[in-house]
Amino acid sequence: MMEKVMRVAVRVRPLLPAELRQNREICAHVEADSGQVILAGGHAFPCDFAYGPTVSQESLYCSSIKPLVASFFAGVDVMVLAYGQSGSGKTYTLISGRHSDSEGDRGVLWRVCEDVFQMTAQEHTHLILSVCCVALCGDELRDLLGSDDTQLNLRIMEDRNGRTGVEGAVEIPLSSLEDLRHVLECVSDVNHQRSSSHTLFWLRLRRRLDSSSQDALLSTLLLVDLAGWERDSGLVNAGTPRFKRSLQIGTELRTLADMIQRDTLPHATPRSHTHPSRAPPSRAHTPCTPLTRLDSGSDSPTGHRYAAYPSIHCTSAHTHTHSPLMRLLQNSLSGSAHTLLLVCVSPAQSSLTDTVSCLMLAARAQDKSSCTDPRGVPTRTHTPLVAHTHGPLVHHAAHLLEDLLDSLLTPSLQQRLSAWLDAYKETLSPSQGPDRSLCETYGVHQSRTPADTAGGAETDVALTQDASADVQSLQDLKQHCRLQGELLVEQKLLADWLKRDLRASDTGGQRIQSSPLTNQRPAHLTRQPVRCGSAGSRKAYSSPCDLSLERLSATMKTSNQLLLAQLEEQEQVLRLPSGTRGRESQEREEPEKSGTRGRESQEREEPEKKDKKRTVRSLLNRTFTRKHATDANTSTPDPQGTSGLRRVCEGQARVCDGQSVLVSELLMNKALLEKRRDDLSGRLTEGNTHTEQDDRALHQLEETIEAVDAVIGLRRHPDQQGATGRQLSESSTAVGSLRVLKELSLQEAEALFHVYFSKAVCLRESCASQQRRVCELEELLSVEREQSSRRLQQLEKEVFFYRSSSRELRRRLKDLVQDAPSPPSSRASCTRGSGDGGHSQGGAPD
Ligand SMILES: Nc1ncnc2c1ncn2[C@@H]1O[C@H](COP(=O)(O)OP(=O)(O)OP(=O)(O)O)[C@@H](O)[C@H]1O
Repeated sequence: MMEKVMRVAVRVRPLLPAELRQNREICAHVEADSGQVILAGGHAFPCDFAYGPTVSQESLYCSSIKPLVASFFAGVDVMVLAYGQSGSGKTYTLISGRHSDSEGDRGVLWRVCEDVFQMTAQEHTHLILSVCCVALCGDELRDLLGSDDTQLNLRIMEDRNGRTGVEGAVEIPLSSLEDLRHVLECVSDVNHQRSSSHTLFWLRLRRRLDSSSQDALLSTLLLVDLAGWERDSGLVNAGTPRFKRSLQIGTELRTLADMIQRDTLPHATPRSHTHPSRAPPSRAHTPCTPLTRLDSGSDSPTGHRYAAYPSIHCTSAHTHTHSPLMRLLQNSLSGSAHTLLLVCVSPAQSSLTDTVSCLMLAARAQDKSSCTDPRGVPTRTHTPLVAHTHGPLVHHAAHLLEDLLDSLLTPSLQQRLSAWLDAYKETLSPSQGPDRSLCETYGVHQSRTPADTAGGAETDVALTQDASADVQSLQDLKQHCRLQGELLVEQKLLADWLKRDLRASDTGGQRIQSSPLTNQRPAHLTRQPVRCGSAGSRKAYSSPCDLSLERLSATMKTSNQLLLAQLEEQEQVLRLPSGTRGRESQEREEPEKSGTRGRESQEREEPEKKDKKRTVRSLLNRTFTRKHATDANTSTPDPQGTSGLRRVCEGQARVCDGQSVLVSELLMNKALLEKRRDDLSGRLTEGNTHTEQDDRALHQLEETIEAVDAVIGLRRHPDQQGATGRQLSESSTAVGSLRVLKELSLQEAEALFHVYFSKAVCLRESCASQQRRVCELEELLSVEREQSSRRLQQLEKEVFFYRSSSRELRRRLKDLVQDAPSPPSSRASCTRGSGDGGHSQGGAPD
């Protein structure tokens, strides 16, 4: 006969008044006697007992708990494990009834005690029922029936058989339901943190075998009201004790769920019963641990206190986990107790995810539930399968085949079967589990157990950290790409420069006369190609799409430097005009390079012509740099130092006489001379002292400029040369002069040119000195005028002052005369006079 060790019951509570007010939709219901819970999507979850919202406490008790109580009474350990979301009805189902007198609301504990008392009365056996209640919050055990000073002195201990118990907890004997009422009231008063702690009730039934024997513990019924995970755990502030406890509950429930689902608990050694005749047929017996009466003090309501598991018998037996909850449940979950997994769920649509998770756990536990054979060996149960998906079918088939392995099969069949099972186990991963479709349908993460929901905040924290790490790595990647883009743009610019240089070298090494707007690589920039990093090939982008502001400004600065360098270069190297300058400079500066071509051309020319040309070239092909100009400006102008200019003029004259000179080059030359003249003029203007040499150099420059100007005019308008000649030839004096000039040799013409040049310079000097004298006189005149005007103004002021003073004096004199007392005769005459019309007054002199 097969007997199931773990059964699964699912209870769907009704909507609460608050939920009804909010018009919450219902997502789960139970069809009567169907043995399954059906979700709104149509999925059915089979279980041993399915209770809908209308099922009463009594009905639930009678169908699923009462049989266990019978086992308990018969000496079998029993556990009822209430599992579910917070507010799903666990406490209501197990313990309710303590607050109301309504019989219908009384929970499992009350009804168990009621039944036990009834059975005791029926059998007329002396049985002792006691209760022990402990709350577990994290690692902290709290005795809910002890006094304040003993509440926390609890320890989980194990006896030699590996059975765990709580040492130091107060155990209250129950002789009536009234005792139980007191106990429940006591627990209710003490257990303020009911929702965040696991509450465990141990009902112990002991039977005194005879009057002489000691008490013997027969069986234990453990009611576990697990802490529920909060529905709004995500709203709990991180770091608060409530948040930490929420995480802890999640971890604990996850471990418990794993144990239930994976069936990994080691099976405890079957306990031998002290009375073989009373032992259930399916169980082995172990010596019962006697209860030891410690005292009869007043710690408990009934005055008795027991230690369930004396420490002297404790051993360090194996524990597969260090969690206090797991250690306390270890005995029951290991298969030595008859267990009912009571899964409580809410029907509200808002709790659908948690409900699905709970139902999946219930389905797995149902699937994994084992039974014991008559020999006490746990085996798989043959639960009628109500499959709702293909996954569970395969899953169940695997279990069936596993059981078949033990039966009488041929070796080859056994081999094939075990190979298939191995392959199946290999492919069985969380993502391929039978509930995958359900998870997808209801949006439940596959690896998310109900406990995971409780630890949702923990998961959220981890997900947030992952997300922030991902964001960070993405930003790093973006930054890297941006830098790569900038590097590519930089390389493209460099490649352009290199291309331009290459083109220049291809066109015979000619200097590139690039426009000022073109980017030319400055000398300080390296010509070495930039390595493109380790990447073999890179995609080059034509536009700097992703340049940063700093990079853009750097690029602009680089272009700016390029332009400046180009301008500087152009300004620095100024050459005097020469139609053959390039070739000559090649011959002079790079004799090896000019090579054969230069030598051949030299051989073709006649020696005298060669000498003449060389002389002319040596005069014309002078390169004036800024340094030279500076030297000319800073050093004292030497009459000999103007020989260069003079030679230029001579060269220009020769040019006019037949050499081909570009007007542009003449203009450049003229510009250079003007610049030098302006510099010198400016320096002389600023300086305090003028020397004659300075003035002379200035005049020479001006004369030279005029000469160059005349040459330019002749080059631009060759026909004017003839006109000028004709004008000169029209003058009788000029005819002779021209003839004489034409007959002059080169040296004589040069000497004559020197004389005229010096004379022109002297004329300029005298002209300039005259002008200076005129200026000085003008200055003196203006000063005199200014002084005179100032003197005049002063005189005018004085005249004005004298006039005003005079007027004032006359006015005072008149007043004095009028106020002075007149002599009688004169007064009479005055009286008469006044009668006459005041003649005398009007005749008074001013
Ligand atoms: N079957 C039911 N019929 C009527 N009311 C119920 C039922 N189940 C639960 N309730 C009510 O739901 C509310 C929450 O129930 P309960 O306190 O038992 O939840 P819980 O799962 O124990 O919560 P927690 O884990 O936070 O302790 C209570 O007011 C209870 O009366």
